[in-house]
Formats: sequence, structure tokens, C-alpha cells
Amino acid sequence: MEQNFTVQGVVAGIFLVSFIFSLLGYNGTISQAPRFKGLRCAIASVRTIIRDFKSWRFYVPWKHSAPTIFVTSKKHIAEYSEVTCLSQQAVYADMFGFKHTMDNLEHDRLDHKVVRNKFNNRLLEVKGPAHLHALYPKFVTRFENSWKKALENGRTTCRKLSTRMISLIFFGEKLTSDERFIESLLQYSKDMVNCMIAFQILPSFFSRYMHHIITRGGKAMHSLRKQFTDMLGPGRDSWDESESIKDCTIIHNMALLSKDSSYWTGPAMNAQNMLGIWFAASHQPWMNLDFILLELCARPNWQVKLRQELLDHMPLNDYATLDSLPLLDSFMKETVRLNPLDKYGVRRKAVLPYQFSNQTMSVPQGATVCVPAYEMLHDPSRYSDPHSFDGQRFAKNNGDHGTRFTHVSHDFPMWGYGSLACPGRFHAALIIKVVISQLLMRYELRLENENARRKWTWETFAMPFESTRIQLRKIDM
Ligand code: HEM
Repeated sequence: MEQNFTVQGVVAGIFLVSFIFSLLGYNGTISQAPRFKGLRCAIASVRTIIRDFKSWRFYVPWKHSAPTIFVTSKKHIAEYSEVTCLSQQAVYADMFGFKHTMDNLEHDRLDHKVVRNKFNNRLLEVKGPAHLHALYPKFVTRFENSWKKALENGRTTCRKLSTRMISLIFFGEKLTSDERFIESLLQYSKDMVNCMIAFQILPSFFSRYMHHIITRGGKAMHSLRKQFTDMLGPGRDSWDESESIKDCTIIHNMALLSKDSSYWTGPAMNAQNMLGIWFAASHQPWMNLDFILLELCARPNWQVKLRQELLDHMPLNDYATLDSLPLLDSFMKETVRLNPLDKYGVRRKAVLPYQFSNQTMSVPQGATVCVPAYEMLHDPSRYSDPHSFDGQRFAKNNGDHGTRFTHVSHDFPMWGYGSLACPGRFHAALIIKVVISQLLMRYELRLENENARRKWTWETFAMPFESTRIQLRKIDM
């Protein structure tokens, strides 16, 4: 429902704005639309846009985007992903309008890349895995409680399930049992995506007004930021949470790690970084979880195989055991290979001009460098029979682990590359594995409607429909 509302809103917005531009005689960049000359051409252009959008072909009709440079060799990827003047944050700041959606984040400071990246790596990649292992029983209990609620309501969504789970490691058990707090977390992430769509369509002049309208004055963002600032500052000592859980949370460790640094000027700046990390964590886990469930529905034989693998390793009392199952890992990875959320990966925007070290390529200021992720993941020289689903592709023939789901590689750009590769990938893997294993041990899964549309696309993104319904049939174990 919500998805339909967003898409309809977008189409209506497109209609209105293109009509106005057309009447003003704006010369758009739509490839197949005629040049706008007067009312007749305007109506024809609007029809083309509506037809394209109805057939799920999304694009920005009137913006000239900066050039994109594609890179595929390991050497080049390793080089450009690390260079300071090619900024990761600037890419996402443009895409999601961080100026508005992250309370004036100064995304183009060059020191951000180095300091924030190191900080986030220590916080999530270095410290994260041990905390995830320690909290594993809490995650299982969190799944059980969330699932009980879902059964009472007769439904849930991957987004809600994933948010309830992952928020536990961010903010502890007590705060994330508060429905109003969970609502703000969910709303903030939705606001970001709705703004992204609106900002891509409208001239940047409108961004701050659109942000205000779409997010109702940034209600969720301000409420979260206030809460984070308090938890990272004056309210730290009075935070009502058990010490053993608190010690493992991201917010508590953020305060500890930044205490003696001159870069972090205080709780307000940390709170802004926390908004960023929450945003990074809030979308991709549920979307990948959704695709994995859809692939499982299409493959009942894989449900049996994975269930057997789980049964062979019972009791799953610790995360090390669940995390070491080669077939589960491989199935998840193969799903992601065939359903990448973004056609491009390892995106960096040149905040200054850059010349590759072997002088073969130069990147003008403002251009984006990235890898053609979709093509690479479907390239027969990297993956044999690349268009067919092989759930065992990443496990060895003897059933051992091949390459892991969380492994970072230039052949598999899902996590990015180099020192900026996703530091939260272990968190994402845990959430997905807990949900999949708990569901498989209880149910057989199938789609309510085999022909239901499963993906929608926006620019280079391909995302699951939240409304695709999965039916669960209880199994006797
Ligand atoms: C399936 C889920 C996820 C996917 C596919 C994913 C993917 C990515 C990718 C592609 C990047 C950019 C890397 C680059 O440009 O080289 C990234 C960055 C990042 N991700 Fe994730 N991510 C996921 C989940 C998470 C989670 C759960 C967290 C937090 C717990 C997280 C935290 C971050 C952060 C903080 C960055 C920015 C890195 C930096 O600033 O240094 N991600 N992620």
C-alpha cells in the first residue's frame, strides 16, 4: 500500500512538474520525447513519462547527470576506492540530500573520509563481531517476541522484523521495546528514501521545502537526533539498560571511542554520525532478507536442504555454529548475486579532479567513478552459467565453505571495496541468518500469488515490493 502511494505520488509530481517545465519551454533530456514546443508537445511528453513510469521505467527526465566512469580491473578498483579526493559520502549526500535529511551534514570535508571511516570501522567491523556473538541469545529472543506480535497481528513485513532485530544492537533491549521509538526509526528511513526520489526529480531549489513537506518538518529525524544526543551525552549514566547489553551496543561504544578524539566535538556531532550509521543499516538488510525469502519460496527443495543443514547442527545455541553453515551462506550469497540492489557499486564522487596512477584514465571534478556491479555479477568469465541460480555456487563440493557471504571481493561488489567496504556486514549477516533459520525451522514458505511482481526499479536500484505476500505453513518437527 505504502509503496503504491509513493509511486503514485511520484507519478503525480512528475506530471505536474513536467507540465510546468513544458509550458515554460524547457528543453528536457528524455531520449524518446519530442522537444517541448508549446502545449501539444508538452502533453505528448507528459504521456511518454507516464507510460514509462507505469511500465516501471524510472528516470530523471530533466536533469543532466555528471559523467559516470566505469572501472572493472582489480588494480583500478583498489586504487580509486581509497583515494581521498574521490568521496563516498559525497555520492550518497547527492543521492539522499544529506544537507536536509541529515541535518546539514558537512559531507564534503576531505578529512571525513579518513577519520569517520576509521572510526566506523573500529566501531562496527573490529568491535562488532564479538558483540554480535555475545548478544546472539538476545537476538533469538527478540525474533521470538517479534514473531509472536506478528502472529497476533496476522502479518508483518521484512522491514519491521529486520528493524526490530537490528535496533537491538544499536540501542539496547529496553529502548527498542518501545513502539514509539521503533516507529521513529522506521519513519526516518522511509523519509530518506521518499526524499531521495523527490530530490532526484525536482530542481534542487525545491529540496528543503520538499523535505519539510515529506518528512513533516523532519519530525522523525529531530526526535531521533534529540534522543541520540542525550544518550551520547548527559543521559549516558542514567540510561536504563543492563550493563552487559549496554556494553555491546553501538551507541555506547560510539561514546567510548570518541571520548578522547579532537575530531568529535561532542554528543551532537556523534548523534549525526549515528543517524548516518542507522540509515546505512536500515535498508539493505531487510531488502536482502526479502529477496532471500522470495528465492526460498521459488525453491522448495532448497528449503528442505537448508532445514536439514540446520537440523544437523542443532542445538544452535551460539552464533559461531549458525554462522558456519556453508549452504545457508552460499544460498544467501547466490541470491544477492542475482538480485543486486544497485546496478553500480563502489561509488565515489570526485570532489577534485583525479588521474589514475598509470595515466590511463582521468576523472573530472564532479564525475562519479564506480564498478558496473550488475554486469560483473553476471559475467561468465567470473561466474559460470551466470544467469542460472545455483544455491551451492559458493560452497565447496564437499559441503565446506567456499567464499563467505561477508567476504569482500572485487568480483562481488555487494559490500563495496577496500577500507570503505561495509563495516556493518557482520551485523547484516546475523540478522538475516537468525530470521531465515527461525522461519525454516517452523514453516514451509510459498508465495501467495506465484505471479506477483517482486521488484520495482528506481534509477539504478532494484528493490523488493513490500507488499509481496508470503504464506507460511507450519511443519511438525
Ligand atoms: C545487506 C546489508 C548491507 C549491505 C548490502 C551494505 C552495503 C554497503 C555498501 C556497498 C557500502 C559502501 C561501501 C563502499 O562504497 O566501498 C556500505 C557502507 C556502509 N555500511 Fe553497509 N551494508 C549493509 C548493512 C549495513 C549495516 C547493518 C550497517 C551497520 C550496522 C552498515 C553500515 C555501513 C556504514 C557505516 C557504511 C559507511 C562506511 C564508512 O563510512 O566508512 N551497513 N554498506
